[in-house]
Amino acid sequence: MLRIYSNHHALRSICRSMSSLPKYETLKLSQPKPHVTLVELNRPTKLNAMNKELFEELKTCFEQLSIDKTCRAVVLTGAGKAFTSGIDVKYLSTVAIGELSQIDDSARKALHLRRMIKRTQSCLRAVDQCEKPVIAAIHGHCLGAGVDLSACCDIRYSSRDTTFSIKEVDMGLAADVGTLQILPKSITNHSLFRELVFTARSFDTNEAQQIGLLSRVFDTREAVLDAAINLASVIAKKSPVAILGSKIQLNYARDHSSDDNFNFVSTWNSGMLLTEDIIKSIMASSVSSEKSNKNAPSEIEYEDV
Ligand SMILES: CCC/C=C/C=C/C(=O)SCCNC(=O)CCNC(=O)[C@H](O)C(C)(C)COP(=O)(O)OP(=O)(O)OC[C@H]1O[C@@H](n2cnc3c(N)ncnc32)[C@H](O)[C@@H]1OP(=O)(O)O
Repeated sequence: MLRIYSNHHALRSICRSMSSLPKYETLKLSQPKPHVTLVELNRPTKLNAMNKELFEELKTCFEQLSIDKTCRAVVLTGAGKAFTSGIDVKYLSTVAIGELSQIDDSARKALHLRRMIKRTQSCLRAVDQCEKPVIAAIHGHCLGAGVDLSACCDIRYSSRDTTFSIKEVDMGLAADVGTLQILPKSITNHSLFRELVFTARSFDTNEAQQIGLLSRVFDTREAVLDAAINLASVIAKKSPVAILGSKIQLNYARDHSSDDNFNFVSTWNSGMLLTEDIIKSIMASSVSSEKSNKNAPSEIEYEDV
């Protein structure tokens, strides 16, 4: 039976946000709309610089949101003046100077670093691999590992004031946790992208849009956050089976050949087309086409996944 989204349902979701959302030291979670989780990087006095704890909490948080049945879309933002100023330089020097200096053998030093890089990659990839769409709401600064983090998001919105930099070359390293691994498959202007990578220079939202990093730019931080939350809410009202399947297909297609993609979707959809969501969606479309405003489909209460 087709049920219209009830106030009772919305109230239940909001109540949940006040009581049972997980608590973190460096992240803050809230639920601004039903089925939408807002994740804020929460080290505002350090411009949300990413230390070991923040990386680890991102992994825990996004792995949890991926299987949280009540969450259907996520907005990722930064508390305070910036999205993030990148890796915490004190953490980087703790690894580079502190931990490595305790190890004598070069091979063991290399293995230690390799494990640390792979672990950090897995923390940011938890965002990419989260089964729910993640929208980055960027403002202020988005530097170094901040660009890697935004690369792991599905959609990027920004306020006009943001300064970006793929800063790794100026730290003496090649970016290794997302920017150079994911973005080359989605950006649209490789010449400008390579210029930004090789020079590490700052760039603004105009150039970020030129390379295809951003889909929309807003005048203020409030506007970008509002727009991201509203977009997440639109997504959260769609069939969760269709949205989850679409994200998994998009990520798979990014990483595989066309033959593999067609093969994968036929197997995936042979199970997923059995969903009751299809009947509900068709019924809602026919109800809305009978109404005068054909662009306003009824809101359907889909079961959580
Ligand atoms: C395997 C993993 C490999 C990953 C590699 C990743 C590489 C990168 O991320 S490279 C980018 C690293 N980030 C930076 O180099 C940025 C450093 N910060 C700045 O240049 C300035 O803070 C900035 C221009 C962003 C803003 O300047 P503003 O004057 O507006 O603010 P500040 O007074 O400088 O900052 C306020 C406090 O925040 C602390 N802080 C800012 N960014 C970082 C950071 N990245 N790491 C550690 N701490 C940071 C800053 O020290 C101030 O703290 P306090 O002095 O205690 O008030």
